[in-house]
Amino acid sequence: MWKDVLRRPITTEKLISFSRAKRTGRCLSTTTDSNFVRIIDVSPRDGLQNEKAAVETETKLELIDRLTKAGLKEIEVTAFVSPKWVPQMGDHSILYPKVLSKYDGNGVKYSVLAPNAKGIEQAIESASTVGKKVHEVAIFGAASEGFSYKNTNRSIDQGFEAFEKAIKVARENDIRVRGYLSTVIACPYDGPTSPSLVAKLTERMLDIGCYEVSLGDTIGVGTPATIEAMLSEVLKAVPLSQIAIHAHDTYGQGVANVLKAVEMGVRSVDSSVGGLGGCPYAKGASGNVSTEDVVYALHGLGYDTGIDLNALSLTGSWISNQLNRANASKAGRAIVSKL
Ligand SMILES: CC(C)(COP(=O)([O-])OP(=O)([O-])OC[C@H]1O[C@@H](n2cnc3c(N)ncnc32)[C@H](O)[C@@H]1OP(=O)([O-])[O-])[C@@H](O)C(=O)NCCC(=O)NCCSC(=O)C[C@@](C)(O)CC(=O)[O-]
Repeated sequence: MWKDVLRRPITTEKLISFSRAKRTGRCLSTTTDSNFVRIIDVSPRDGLQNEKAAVETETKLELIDRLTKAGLKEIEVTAFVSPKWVPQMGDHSILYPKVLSKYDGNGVKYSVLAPNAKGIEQAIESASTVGKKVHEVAIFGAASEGFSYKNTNRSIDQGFEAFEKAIKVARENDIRVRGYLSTVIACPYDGPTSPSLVAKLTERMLDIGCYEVSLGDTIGVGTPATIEAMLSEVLKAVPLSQIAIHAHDTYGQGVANVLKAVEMGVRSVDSSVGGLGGCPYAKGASGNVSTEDVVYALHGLGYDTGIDLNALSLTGSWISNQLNRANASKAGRAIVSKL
C-alpha cells in the first residue's frame, strides 16, 4: 500500500504525515508547524578535532563561553574518544568538569561525544569530580563499512554491539543519548550510500534508545536533490521529530542542504561556528556548514533560533584568528565587517 501511495505525486507535507502515520499507526494531517529551529553548535568538538596544532583548553573554554553568550542552547563540547585516535580531544577530562562547574543549570545543554561504554563512563567520572551529571551523550556510527572501520576500527554491526552497551550505561545514569549516522550520502571509501540503508540504520539507532539521529553528510558531497532523496526514504521509516541534519560544506552546498531539510520539516540542525571542522578519518572532508551562514539564512526565512547573529559572527571571527585560519563563514565575515 505504501508503495502505491508513494508512486503518486506527493508534497513534502504529505510525505511527512505518511511517515509519522506509518510509524505510529495514526493518521496525522499536518507537517511540523514549529517556527523554531534548534541549532546544535558542534564547533568545540567536530570543529576542533581535526586541527593539526594543539588547541589550548583555555581557548576551547573561551569558545564555549562566547557561544553560550551568543545564545546557543546546545553545544557539543568535547569527545570522550581514544586520545590515540583523536589527540585534539585528549583534554576532555579537564575541559568537561570546567564547563559543567561554570554553566550547569543555565539552561544550555553541554553534550559530549562517546564511541562506547568506556567513553560514557569516563564522561560520567569527569562530571562527578565537580558533583555534576553529564548533560547528554552522542554515539556515532556510519552507513558505510569503509568509514566505520576507518573511524572506529569496527564494522557497522560491531558498532551497534558497542552502542547497546553504551546506552545501557547511559540509561543507568539517566543520560539522554543522541545518535550520529555518518556518510548518509556517500562514503570516501565505499562510494554512494543507499538511502534505504540510511533509513534502516536510523530506525535501528532509534530502536536501541537514541532519542534523535543526526544524519551526517560527512564529506559534504550532498546536494538538495540527494538530501531530499535520502530524507524521503528515512521519513518513511521514522518520525520527523527524531531526525537532525549534519551538513559539511565541502562543495558549498551546506546551507542549501540544511534548508532542504528544514523545508522538509527537520527542526534540528548541527553546524559549526566559522565553518570549522572535518573528520580526521574522512578523506577530503572540509568544515561543517557554518552556524552563522545557517542562522543568517534561517532568520531571513522568518525562522527563530534564539541566537544573536552579531555575537555569533564575532565568535566565528575570533576563533578563526585564534586558529590562524580564514573564517569560512561568508555571512560571518560580512556581518563582522559592518560592526
Ligand atoms: C572506537 C575506538 C575507541 C576503538 O579503538 P580500538 O583501538 O579498536 O579500541 P579498543 O577497544 O581495542 O581499545 C584500544 C585502546 O583504546 C582505549 N579506549 C577504548 N575506548 C576508549 C575511549 N572511549 N576513550 C579512551 N580510550 C578508549 C582502550 O582502553 C585501549 O587502551 P590501551 O589498553 O591500548 O591503553 C577508537 O576507534 C576511537 O576512539 N575512535 C574515535 C574516532 C573519532 O573520534 N572520530 C571523529 C568523530 S566522528 C565524526 O566526526 C563524524 C560526525 C559525528 O561528526 C558526524 C559526521 O560528520 O558524519
